[in-house]
Amino acid sequence: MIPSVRIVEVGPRDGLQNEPQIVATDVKRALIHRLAGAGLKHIEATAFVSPKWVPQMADHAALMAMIGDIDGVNFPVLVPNFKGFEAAMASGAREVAVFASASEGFSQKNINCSIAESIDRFVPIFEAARAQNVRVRGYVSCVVACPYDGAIAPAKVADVAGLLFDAGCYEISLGDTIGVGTPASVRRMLEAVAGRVPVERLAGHYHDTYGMGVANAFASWEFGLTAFDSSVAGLGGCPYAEGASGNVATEDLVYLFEGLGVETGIDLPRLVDCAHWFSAKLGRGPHSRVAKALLARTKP
Ligand SMILES: CC(C)(COP(=O)([O-])OP(=O)([O-])OC[C@H]1O[C@@H](n2cnc3c(N)ncnc32)[C@H](O)[C@@H]1OP(=O)([O-])[O-])[C@@H](O)C(=O)NCCC(=O)NCCSC(=O)C[C@@](C)(O)CC(=O)[O-]
Repeated sequence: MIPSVRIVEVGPRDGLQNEPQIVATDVKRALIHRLAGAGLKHIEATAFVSPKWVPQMADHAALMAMIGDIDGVNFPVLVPNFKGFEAAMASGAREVAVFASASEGFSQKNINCSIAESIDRFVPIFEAARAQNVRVRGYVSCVVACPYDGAIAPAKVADVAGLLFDAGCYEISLGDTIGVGTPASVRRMLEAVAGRVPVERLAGHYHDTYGMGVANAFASWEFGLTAFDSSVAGLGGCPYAEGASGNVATEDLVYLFEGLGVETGIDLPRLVDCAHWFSAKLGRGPHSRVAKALLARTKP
C-alpha cells in the first residue's frame, strides 16, 4: 500500500494575496466551503498581516467568523508577528503559520526585517502557541532562488528550516517562491535540508512560474515528502516577489498522485468545478492544465 499524501490548500491565502481585485468576503467563504466539499482537510484561510501591506487579507477576522467550523477541516492562518498571532487567536484560529526567508533580500522586502530578526519575532508566538496548544507550521521562502539576491545556497535553506523546526514548528514548508526550481535544484536543496529536519516533517510549496511545479512535487515525493501545498486553479503569487506566478494547481497535484496510485482524499471533479467557478468570479479561466482538460472532455 502506497502511503497517502496530505495536500494543504493555500489558494484562499497565497492564491489571493496577489490578486489585484478585492474578492468579497462571502465569495472567499464560499470558495473555502467548496474546497472543503471537495475533500480538502487543510485549507490556509487567510493571513493576519498588515492590511497596509496586503489589502486583500484585510478581512481576515470577518472571514474567520464567516467560515465557522467544518468537521475534520483545519484552517491554518499566516501570522508575521505577535500582533498577528493575537488577532488570529481572537478570531478562533487553532493553527498558525510563521514565515521566514532563506534570503536576506526577500526577508527585507516581504516583512521589513532581517532573517535573524524574523526568527526573534517568532519567539513569543512559539511560547504563546505552546501554552495555548496551538500548532505552528513554518515556511521558508526562496529555497532555490530569490528575486533580489539570486541563487540561494541549499545550506542556507537548511539553516533557516532547522531554526524554525527547533523553535517548535511541527512542519516546515519549503517555498520555491518564484518557481524557478527544477527537479535537480529542488533535490539538491532537499538533500541539504533533510540533514537538519526529518524528511517526514517537510512539505513542498512550489510555484509554477516555469511549469515545473508538478515535476518538483514528483521529485520531492520520490525523495520522501508526503505533504504538499497548492492552490486551486493555480491561483497565486507573492506581492513582494516580482515575477512570481501562482502555486502549482491543486488539481494538477491530485491528478499526479492519483496517477501514481497515491491517495489524496480529494474528489477531482468537484475540485475542478470549484476551480472553474472561482476563476469565473475573477473573470478568467483557471491556470491549471487539468482543470482545462477536464472541462474540455465534459463539453459535448
Ligand atoms: C510584518 C509587517 C507587519 C511589518 O511591517 P512594518 O511596517 O515593518 O511593521 P510595523 O510594526 O512598523 O507596523 C506598521 C503598521 O502595521 C500594523 N501591523 C503590524 N503588524 C500587523 C499585523 N500582524 N496585522 C495588522 N496590522 C499590523 C501596525 O500596527 C502599524 O500600523 P499603523 O500604526 O501604521 O496604523 C509587514 O511587513 C507585513 O504585514 N508583511 C506581510 C507581507 C505578506 O503578507 N507577504 C506575503 C506572505 S509570505 C509569502 O507569500 C510566501 C509564502 C509563505 O507563501 C511561501 C513562499 O511561497 O515562499
